[in-house]
Amino acid sequence: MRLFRHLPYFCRGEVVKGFGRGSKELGIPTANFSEQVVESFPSDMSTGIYYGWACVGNGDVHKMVVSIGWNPFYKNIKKSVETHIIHTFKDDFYGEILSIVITGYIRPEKNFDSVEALISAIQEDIEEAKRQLDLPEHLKLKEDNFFRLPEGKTVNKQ
Ligand SMILES: Cc1cc2nc3c(=O)[nH]c(=O)nc-3n(C[C@H](O)[C@H](O)[C@H](O)COP(=O)(O)O)c2cc1C
Ligand SMILES: Nc1ncnc2c1ncn2[C@@H]1O[C@H](COP(=O)(O)OP(=O)(O)O)[C@@H](O)[C@H]1O
Ligand SMILES: [Mg+2]
Repeated sequence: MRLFRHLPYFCRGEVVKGFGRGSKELGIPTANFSEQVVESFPSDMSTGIYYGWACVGNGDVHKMVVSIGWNPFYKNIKKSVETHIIHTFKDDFYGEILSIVITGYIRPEKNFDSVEALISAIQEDIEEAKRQLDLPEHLKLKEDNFFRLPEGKTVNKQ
């Protein structure tokens, strides 16, 4: 069995509130999907840190990193799927529809000795994602028709 046979993975859903730690404690906001969307992920898809493309509503498609799992540093009880879009937005976009395609895997989730160590790991993930997404096999997904489907249509396709 191929380990990452679920990739590329397409997913679309509403942005909901998380614990408010991303921006406040880490300086790295993550748009969290609802529990229903999290549960729709294949149960045999490895948790960990991935990268790909994202767009909010009918907006532009940007590079992103996404964390799937239980955030061992914070010991979450519920699994989460959180996307950090590599773009500066003027405002929050809670309640909007986030569309993502996950194209590659970076590493498993880890625990860290300090918040600073978690932040530098995330910053390295962002740099890695930027490099990988410029490669043709990942870049081509940026133009996928998935990003041009009508907003509000919630689908998970593989
Ligand atoms: C690229 C990236 C990598 C992450 N890596 C880890 C990790 O290795 N361990 C961990 O506990 N949390 C990790 N996180 C998750 C953060 O802990 C999480 O985004 C933060 O707690 C914000 O949660 P909130 O959306 O509920 O506020 C990562 C997040 C991102 C975006
Ligand atoms: N570049 C970005 N990537 C992801 N979310 C962003 C970004 N810029 C602003 N946001 C907003 O910040 C929110 C996430 O911040 P965060 O501190 O993780 O809060 P929460 O715990 O509620 O998810 C997102 O839901 C979105 O509305
Ligand atoms: Mg978040």
